[in-house]
Amino acid sequence: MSGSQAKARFITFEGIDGAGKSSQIAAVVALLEARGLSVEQTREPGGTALGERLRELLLHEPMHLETEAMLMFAARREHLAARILPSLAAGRWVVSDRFSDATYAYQVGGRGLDPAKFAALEAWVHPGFQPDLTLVFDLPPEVAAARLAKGGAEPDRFEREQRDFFERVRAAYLERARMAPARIRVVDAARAPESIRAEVEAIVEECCLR
Ligand SMILES: Nc1ncnc2c1ncn2[C@@H]1O[C@H](COP(=O)(O)OP(=O)(O)OP(=O)(O)O)[C@@H](O)[C@H]1O
Ligand SMILES: Cc1cn([C@H]2C[C@H](O)[C@@H](COP(=O)(O)O)O2)c(=O)[nH]c1=O
Repeated sequence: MSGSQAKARFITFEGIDGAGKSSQIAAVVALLEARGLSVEQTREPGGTALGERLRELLLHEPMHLETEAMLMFAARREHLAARILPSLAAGRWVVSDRFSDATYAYQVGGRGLDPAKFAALEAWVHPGFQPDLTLVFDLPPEVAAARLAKGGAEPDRFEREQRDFFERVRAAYLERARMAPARIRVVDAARAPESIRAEVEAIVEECCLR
């Protein structure tokens, strides 16, 4: 299908910290642009000037679990209003590093937020709206931690969490994928980058470009 014919889609990438989303996101953006499509690459928390300020707080300031969940959704509300929805309406594809599945995985799974409170926030902020495709990068937390340690960057508040936290986050992502199998595709992210890239491109092709 040529770029001008394809309806603009919203594609999200998810996974525990260090799963290897970043370079694969760049590859998908390049694939879409090579097809003549206009693409917005963005991230959560963040994606807008206000969202990036909230990101600084979320990644570095200690806070109550429910404050954390509500700030994630506050940043998301702004992101949807100022960027995601206008882009899609204008025919621009949106590729985001994380969206609400991350709140389910990290705040509900990792931290123990009441799932009913998550569902209420999700229904308030984006009723009936979900990504067209979500790729969950799945791998053992010890493999992800080793990758991050090798990178050498100063860890943020989430990256400093222990292995059992990331085991719960991982399990919550897999649970969420079982709840929405048509939207969420689980990718084995413990493999070499080229092999992951080939699978990711095939999934995007099948989902959104035929
Ligand atoms: N398939 C891979 N095999 C080995 N190392 C990888 C692979 N993919 C990425 N890496 C390396 O792992 C580190 C983390 O990768 P990356 O930043 O892409 O992860 P991420 O999912 O975006 O992480 P975060 O959510 O913490 O931002 C980087 O140093 C990257 O070079
Ligand atoms: C959207 C969202 C994010 N998080 C966490 C997950 C990561 O640890 C950080 C974001 O950092 P990244 O390098 O961009 O992956 O925020 C979260 O806990 N809940 C969320 O909804």
